[in-house]
Formats: sequence, C-alpha cells, structure tokens
Amino acid sequence: MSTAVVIGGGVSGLASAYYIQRYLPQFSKVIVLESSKRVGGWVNTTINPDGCIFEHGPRSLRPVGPQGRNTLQLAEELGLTRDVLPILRSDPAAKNRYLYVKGKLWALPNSVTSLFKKVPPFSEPLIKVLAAEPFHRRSKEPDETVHSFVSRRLGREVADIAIDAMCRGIFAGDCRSLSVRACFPPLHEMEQKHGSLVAGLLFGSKSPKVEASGLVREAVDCKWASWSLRYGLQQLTDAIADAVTNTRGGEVRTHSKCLAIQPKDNGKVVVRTEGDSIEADLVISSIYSRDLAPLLPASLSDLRKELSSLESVNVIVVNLEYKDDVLPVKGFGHLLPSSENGPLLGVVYDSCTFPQHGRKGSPNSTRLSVMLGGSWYNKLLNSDGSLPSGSDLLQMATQAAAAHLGIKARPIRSHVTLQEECIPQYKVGHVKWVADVENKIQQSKLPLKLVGASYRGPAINDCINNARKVIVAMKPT
Ligand SMILES: Cc1cc2nc3c(=O)[nH]c(=O)nc-3n(C[C@H](O)[C@H](O)[C@H](O)COP(=O)(O)OP(=O)(O)OC[C@H]3O[C@@H](n4cnc5c(N)ncnc54)[C@H](O)[C@@H]3O)c2cc1C
Ligand SMILES: C=Cc1c2[nH]c(c1C)Cc1[nH]c(c(CCC(=O)O)c1C)Cc1[nH]c(c(C)c1CCC(=O)O)Cc1[nH]c(c(C)c1C=C)C2
Repeated sequence: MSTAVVIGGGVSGLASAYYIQRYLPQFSKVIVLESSKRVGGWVNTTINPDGCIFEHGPRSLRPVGPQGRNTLQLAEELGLTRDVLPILRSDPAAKNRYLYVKGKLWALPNSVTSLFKKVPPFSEPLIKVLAAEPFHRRSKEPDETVHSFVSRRLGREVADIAIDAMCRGIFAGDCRSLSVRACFPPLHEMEQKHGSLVAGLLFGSKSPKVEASGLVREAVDCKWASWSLRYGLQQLTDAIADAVTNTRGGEVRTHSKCLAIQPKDNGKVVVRTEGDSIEADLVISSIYSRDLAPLLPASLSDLRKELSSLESVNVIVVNLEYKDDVLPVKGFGHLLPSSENGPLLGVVYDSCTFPQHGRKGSPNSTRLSVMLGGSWYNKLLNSDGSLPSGSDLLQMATQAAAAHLGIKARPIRSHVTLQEECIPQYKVGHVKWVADVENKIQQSKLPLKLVGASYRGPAINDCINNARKVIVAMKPT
C-alpha cells in the first residue's frame, strides 16, 4: 500500500491529487494537506446572498493551446459542462482592452485594419514596427528582461507602453526585471528558432490539428476567447476537491499545515503536521517555493536557500458593485503602464465579461475589480510603512474608477482583499533556477516533486497542466 501526500490545496495541489488517482494506481492513499480552512488557494469566489459574484483572484481561463484544452477536458470530466460560461472572440468583452494613459482611456488595436492606423497612445502605426521586426538581430544571451527583448525587436514605445502594461496585467510585475524566457516562452522560442517573431508567426510550425470532442470541440467551433463557470472559478477547485474525496483512498484535509518533511532510511519520508505524522512514498509540493524551504531537512541548506530566493508580490483586489450600468465602454478592462507612476495596476470590467454573475433581477448592475500593488506595492504604503486601512484602499479604488471611467455613482457593495505574496516573479535566469532546484532535489534522493505557480507559469491552465505532466511522467511503464 503506497501513500502520496500533496502539500497545498490550491488548484495545483488538487489537480495533482486528481491525476495521481487517475494515472498512478500504485498509490492507494492520496492525502491533500491544506493549511487554511478552505481549498482553492488564490482561486477564491464569494457568492453574495443575492447571487452577485465577486472573484478575489483569477476570473477567466483561456481555452487555447494544450494547457487550455487540458483544463476544458478536466472541467468536462468533473461534470461541469453545463455550467461553463464562454466568452466568444466576437464579444466586446474579448475584443476590447484599454490602456489608461495621461488621463485618457485608449482602445488597444484589435483588428488588422487598426494596425495600419496611428492609434494613440502609440506615435506610429504598429505595422511599421512589425515590418521592421524581422531585420533586428537575434540575441545570443540565454535570457533577458521582457522589456529589453521587446525594445530590441519592437521598439522602445511598444515595450514602455503595451508590454509594460501587459506584465502588470499578468504578473503584477515589472517588465524591466521579468524574464522573457520564463514569462513568455513562445516569444523567446520564436526568436531562437526563426530569428524573428513575425517569421515565427508566419512560418513557424502550426500546432497539429487535434481530434477534439466535447467542450474542446465546442470551444474551437464556437470560437471561444475565454471562459468561467456559473458559480465562479472556485466551482472548479471545489469540484476537483470533491472528485478527490469521492474516489477511494482520497482525502482532502483543511486546517492541516505541513510542518516538516523528514527523510527515512527506507527511501520514504515522514510528513509532519501539527496533529499527525504520515509516512509517504511520494510527496508533491504545490506551495510557494519559499514556504517549502523551511519544511526540508536542515542538511539540504543549499536547496533551502535556492527555494527561498524566489520573490513574489502582493496584490490588492477591490471588488465594486454599482446599482446601474455605469460603464462608458464595453470590454475586458483597462491597464495602466508603470509610467503612470502609481500603484494602480488596472481595472477588470467583470459585469461585461460575465453578466451572468450579476445580482439576480438586476441585469444592469455593474461589477468592477480594481487591482493595486504588485511590484509597486510600496507606493501604497503610509509614511510609517503601514498599509492604508481597508476603507482608505476602497476610497482609492472608487476614486480611480470614477476618474478613469467617469463613474459618478457610489458603489452599493464592495470588498477589499490583500492577496499577500500571490504572484511569483520570474526574474531573468528563472528557467535555470528551476532546473537547478530540480537537480538538487534529484540529488537529495527525496521522493519529492514540485508543482505550482512558483515554477512554470502562474496561469490556472499552466498549474493544472504542469501537475498532470509531473504525474504522467511517473506512470508505471
Ligand atoms: C489577483 C489574482 C488574479 C489572477 N488572475 C488570473 C486569471 O485571470 N487567470 C489565470 O489563469 N490565473 C490568474 N491568477 C493566477 C492563479 O490564480 C494562481 O497562479 C494559481 O491559483 C496558483 O495556484 P497554486 O495551487 O499553484 O498555488 P496556491 O493557490 O498558492 O495554493 C497553495 C495552497 O497551499 C497552502 N499552503 C501553503 N503552505 C502550506 C503548508 N505548509 N501546508 C499545507 N498547505 C499549505 C495555501 O494555503 C494554498 O491554499 C491570478 C492570481 C491572482 C492573485
Ligand atoms: C491588473 C492586474 C491583474 C489582472 N489580472 C492579473 C493581474 C495581476 C493576473 C492574471 N491575468 C491573467 C493571468 C493568466 C495569464 C495566462 O497566461 O492566461 C494572470 C495570472 C490573464 C490576462 N489578463 C490580461 C492578459 C493580457 C492576460 C493573458 C491572457 C489573455 O490575453 O487573456 C490583461 C489584464 N489583466 C487585468 C486587466 C485589467 C487586464 C487588461 C485589460 C487584471
């Protein structure tokens, strides 16, 4: 009888447990240890009594690529098909994204024709930048910052405005220190393989046609841009947790913080929590690498030091609900580049993307999520280093929504959440760091595998697909 212990009950840990039960029958017991009172980790949905849904973490998933298809397939296996809420590519909520620059909202180019026009805040048509791109030399460096890569290939303006804002809207981070190789692997690969992004897009190997059925097929046929679930994204993590618990040998324990992983002479390990010691044949860590470091034996000091070196950022999410339709535009949301010089990252127009998540009987209400902090978190702090109170943060967010979108009404409901150390920052050299950490674990002979947002992508799709890959690689041959 073999036992697998999964540390962490976020989406990565839950998916790992699910795939162990599916692919590794040698483990008759699979135990997920979650330190907090709930599963889901950063996936966290509040369903208010009147049906209004607030997402405090992720809010939508993309259906594209192997990762996107894998999550759709998982949703189908979990019986969630009827609850999937797609956004079609033709929908304004998918097509329209904005930048807020110098006091104005600017729509980002979203069609071939818009590439030929000068679209402020850019000073020249983007087609000019694209036409010059293939003539820039390829880098010989193994890695560089996202900003330097994009400046080299697409010019300073695209890097300073569009890419800067995009890195804030995915990593809440600074493109001047984030790694292009780790954060945007396809861009790095296109340059390495084809010498240019344009050549890579035009002549790169097209992804093979996949035999699709069910939700994957529907997403392709109906041209989905992204999706969520009727009861928010926590419906996905709750459903994985239920599936794990309802499968023989599966257990999901909340209030169960892992305190130590201690090797034994027989190749197994003892996983210690406050109330228990579990002898395990396999341990999957899905927690932030910095939280894993102190759980390892002191003898592995090099590994502990490496794991501790990954930085992450804090994000404040302010959910706002207004009684009426107060949005002057339709779209996904807007971002602010760092040149705007403040801690405000962007605003998601939740009622535009998922009107189904609105208060029952109020089809015109507006929901927004204002996001602040990230790498600019310090700019939020008071002069004594403390974080402003919840009501001050709420006021900041409400004022930003008013200034950016001309909203005069006051929100009828709100929620302020501080998400501490929620997005790991993949700095230049991150890919090598992952390889070094995994080598050190292999040398230690610990039966330990790593999954989770610290390593190969923070997107939910990455978290689930990487968990699947790690488990499938252990399948008995
Ligand atoms: C504001 C925000 C918006 C986002 N938007 C999107 C989006 O739109 N689309 C998208 O794809 N992604 C988005 N993400 C990213 C995505 O939500 C996360 O990267 C992902 O949820 C990480 O999951 P995880 O399981 O790897 O880690 P976590 O969610 O951090 O899970 C780890 C779990 O381990 C537990 N834990 C920690 N230490 C221990 C211990 N010692 N013992 C036991 N348990 C422990 C924690 O309590 C936690 O529950 C967003 C993230 C944030 C913060
Ligand atoms: C303003 C801050 C943030 C917003 N979302 C996130 C932050 C930090 C976090 C986040 N958003 C996405 C992902 C997953 C990435 C993926 O590969 O799927 C994460 C971790 C999705 C996303 N959001 C934006 C983009 C360009 C992407 C990538 C996928 C896609 O194109 O859909 C842009 C964006 N994010 C936010 C806003 C307001 C915004 C643009 C208008 C909020």
